Amino acid sequence: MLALKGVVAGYGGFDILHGVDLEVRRGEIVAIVGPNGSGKSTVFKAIYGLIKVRLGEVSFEHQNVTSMQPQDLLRAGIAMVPQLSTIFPSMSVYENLELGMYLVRDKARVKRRINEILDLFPRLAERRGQYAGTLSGGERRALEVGRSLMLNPRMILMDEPSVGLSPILTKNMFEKLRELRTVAGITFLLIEQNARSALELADRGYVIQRGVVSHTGTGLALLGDDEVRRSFLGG
Ligand SMILES: Nc1ncnc2c1ncn2[C@@H]1O[C@H](COP(=O)(O)OP(=O)(O)OP(=O)(O)O)[C@@H](O)[C@H]1O
Repeated sequence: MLALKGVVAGYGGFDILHGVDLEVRRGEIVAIVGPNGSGKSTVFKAIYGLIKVRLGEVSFEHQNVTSMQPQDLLRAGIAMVPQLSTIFPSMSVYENLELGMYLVRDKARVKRRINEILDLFPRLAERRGQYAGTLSGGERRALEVGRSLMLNPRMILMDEPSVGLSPILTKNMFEKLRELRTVAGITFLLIEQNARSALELADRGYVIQRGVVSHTGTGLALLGDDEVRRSFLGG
């Protein structure tokens, strides 16, 4: 569904990614893990047209989308949930969801879609009129995922689903992503600090070190790999 081939990219003429190869198949949950500063977020920025891909190619559903603008990628069916919160705290849950479809003028369609999203997130449905700034960390993250679903993406890039969440909320969030894969057919590419949980959740994983893929395999295989365990999972 998504493929990176030999992607070289970085900042201000300085390469951070030195030829990244990665693929995500339809219906998969794929996790990118690796040490701080290894280039995980830079991979997302390269996919999402936020930095220029200097060499190599990004393709989505067999279409070359290298360095395509974010709004065009969104139209093509890929949404991104960034690491930093993008929720508008002084707007309600409902209004935040509306913003996920601000380009669509058909109010009835927007309302229908919001109701579909609220069916997927019962906790948000109960809080639809509440200011988003008063939501708990887990509810806020759920709202960001819900909003990214507004335009019916087929794939979501999610930068650290667990950021700021306790272990139990992280588990709930991961369960939600699995559910979305099953009920809405969403394919996920995730970045996670929490490598062990991410590899337990994911079908497959990629370990990125110093801007290249050092290991790849099923989540289970990576969890069982001695070197990966020593380097990232605390032995
Ligand atoms: N806008 C930028 N300008 C210059 N250098 C940058 C910029 N953004 C990131 N970098 C550098 O690129 C390298 C990779 O950063 P990146 O954010 O991709 O790592 P990461 O693996 O996502 O790290 P973390 O796990 O800490 O979030 C780092 O050395 C970082 O300092």
